[in-house]
Amino acid sequence: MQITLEKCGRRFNKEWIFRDLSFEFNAVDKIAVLGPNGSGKSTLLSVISGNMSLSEGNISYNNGRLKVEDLYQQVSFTAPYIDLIEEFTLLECLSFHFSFKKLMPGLSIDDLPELLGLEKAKNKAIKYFSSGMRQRTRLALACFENTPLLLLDEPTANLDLQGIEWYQKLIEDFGKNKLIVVASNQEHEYYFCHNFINILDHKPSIVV
Ligand SMILES: Nc1ncnc2c1ncn2[C@@H]1O[C@H](COP(=O)(O)OP(=O)(O)OP(=O)(O)O)[C@@H](O)[C@H]1O
Repeated sequence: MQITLEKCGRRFNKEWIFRDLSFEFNAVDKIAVLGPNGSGKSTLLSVISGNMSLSEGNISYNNGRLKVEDLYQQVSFTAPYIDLIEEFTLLECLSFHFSFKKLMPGLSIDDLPELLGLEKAKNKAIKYFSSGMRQRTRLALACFENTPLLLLDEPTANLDLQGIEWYQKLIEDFGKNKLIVVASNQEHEYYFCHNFINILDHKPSIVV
């Protein structure tokens, strides 16, 4: 997967969130989008995921060979605000999700509760899950999808120290062959990244 951003900008009403942002993402790159609360990290991730349009500039996927309307088949996205179906048990949630999204090769649904560290809760309804259990579930749904692009927004929100270590191992074990973009302001979420976009560098007031 290759993504090219050319002079991209997004505004809400009169407020520019970022502007004049050009960047190239290549297969298996690991990139962190950095910036304080409210700076625009989630907005940029939504643009990259194809869920939000640009106000100016251009974004292309695989040099224009992949159309934005087909991108959903290639992208996995997770954020703490993504809803889970409360009535499902964990196993039902996983089975439902992976009935329309491809699971990574070598994995089966039955392997997943243990990989999530939630084996004992596999028959428990999501509505009884704690916030950390929900976040592990969201991360697993995204990270176990067989897609080349993984977008992570605040991946360790609600996770305790053990959960953070679990997330780090998840990325090491299942993220190697993917292009990963992490929106974060916490080093333990993006320590594996080698390229950075600081949203504050793309605020109009400092664009010349
Ligand atoms: N749909 C919207 N309409 C109007 N303004 C919006 C909308 N979505 C986001 N914003 C504004 O855009 C700015 C950037 O928000 P965004 O959620 O992208 O920031 P963030 O860096 O991800 O923040 P956080 O670290 O707190 O999650 C904020 O000022 C926010 O209020």
